[in-house]
Amino acid sequence: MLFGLSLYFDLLLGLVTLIISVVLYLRYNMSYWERHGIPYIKPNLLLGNFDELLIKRVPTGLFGQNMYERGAGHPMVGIWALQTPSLLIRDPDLIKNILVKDFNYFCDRYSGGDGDFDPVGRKNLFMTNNPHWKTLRTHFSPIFTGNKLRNVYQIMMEISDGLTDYYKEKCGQDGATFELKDLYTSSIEVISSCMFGIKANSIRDPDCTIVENANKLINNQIKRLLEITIYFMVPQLIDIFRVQLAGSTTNFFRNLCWDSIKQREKNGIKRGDVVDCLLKIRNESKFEDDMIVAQTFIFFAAGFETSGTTTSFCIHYLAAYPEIQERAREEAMAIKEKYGSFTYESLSEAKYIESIIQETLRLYPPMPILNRICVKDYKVPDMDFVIKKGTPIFVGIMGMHKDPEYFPEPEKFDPDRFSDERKADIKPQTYMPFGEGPRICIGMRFAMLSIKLSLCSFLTNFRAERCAETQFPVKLVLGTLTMMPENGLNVKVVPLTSCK
Ligand code: HEM
Repeated sequence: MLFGLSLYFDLLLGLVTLIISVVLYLRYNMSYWERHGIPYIKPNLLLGNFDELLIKRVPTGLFGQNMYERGAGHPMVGIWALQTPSLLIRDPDLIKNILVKDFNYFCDRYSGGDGDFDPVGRKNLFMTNNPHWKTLRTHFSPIFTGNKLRNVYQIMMEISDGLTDYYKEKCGQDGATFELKDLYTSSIEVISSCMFGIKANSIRDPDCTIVENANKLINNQIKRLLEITIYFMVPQLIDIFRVQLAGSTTNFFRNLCWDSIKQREKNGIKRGDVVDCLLKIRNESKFEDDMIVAQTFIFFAAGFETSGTTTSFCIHYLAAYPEIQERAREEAMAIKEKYGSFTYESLSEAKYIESIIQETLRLYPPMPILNRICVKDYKVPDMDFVIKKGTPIFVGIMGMHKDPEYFPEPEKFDPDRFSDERKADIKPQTYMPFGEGPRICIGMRFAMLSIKLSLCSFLTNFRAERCAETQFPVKLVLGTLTMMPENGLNVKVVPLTSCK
């Protein structure tokens, strides 16, 4: 009996010692930034500052904005990605150093991590680390030159005309209420046709395989939201939970990739698009099969949602601000009258419409947080502080876009901030919806072109109006990485012919 009691006592003592040791370790780890003399945002003992994302399920953009605001007055603040001490950079000059000038120290992303599981999710141009990233970027950059964009512009126009016809049929004489997800479908069609040479006819056939799989990528079921949050914000968990970034669509992308390559080899046509690049990479480099598939996946995934969301938010804002819409329409009409149609060249005259897109991207940047990882110890200029190799780095774009110091009255929708007269007032590295530096969005010009064309076509054929279902301000889905409206974006679309 005495022996039994003593065993229990020993076990209890061991357990208490273990708990105390773990707590002491966690507390020590959470004092990392204090010990390094860096101001920090008070963390949760277990989840660091990511409790907001993982438990409170704050949308990622707002999470970044909260952290940014709580770090006011400091060039950078310490946070914890779970247990990993990380930095949120706030100062525009330091951001420039990290993203541009001293890129060699921060050339990899934190998202995705560097494990081997899920090559489709991890080894694509967006996620992959060096030296693969550099090889891939060099291969894919020529797809986005001015000449190549001019070549695919005709395809964009056909898709935009198809969408206009579809809206006209659906609107009838008096107009109809639309959940703007048709604009997503149109973006899917733009990406699949321009990047892969695949005409999916998805606007007329929204149940086709390509749309079905695109929808799986952006659905807001908790499992999908967690997969994406883990991938971007806590990649340490990817291997543990065996998360796949393409989720259940991974095999769809495998088939899409190899079918497109086989088809292209068979017909021998050169289009200078993603598929041509995939062929070249496969023939020239030592990339494994799934690393080729990974590129198919990322051009599709990074391209359609971002452009679709931005076009939808633009039209939503046009419905909310009729006077801005009218001014934009006058500009689009004048261009159409001058050139007969919206040619590639003529779109460069749509300056006000461009500023509407820029202002929409300021308020709703589809990718609201940038991240990098420090790949070798970095002495911060003008500070007695070295960022250690392996430290995750975050830049909260949304926080900067909503900082009244850089954008007075930040919640006001004011496209004139980006007018020729005023845009010089915008401090560099405070407006970065496409990121910055060598890892800036490779599809930026492509995206701006297709969104501008969609808006010009829309404005010269329809008027967007508020309706009972229009929600203002928009509520975002909790726990998403991107800007997903909770109840969709609904507006009434009225054909211009029936407007007084
Ligand atoms: C409104 C539309 C879009 C927005 C706002 C957007 C935004 C972004 C952002 C913020 C990044 C990260 C940049 C950084 O870390 O500095 C990025 C990267 C990327 N985007 Fe986009 N994007 C858009 C459209 C597109 C399109 C249409 C494509 C493809 C056709 C695309 C393909 C990519 C790729 C492949 C990367 C990774 C680049 C690299 O790491 O080298 N994006 N995008």
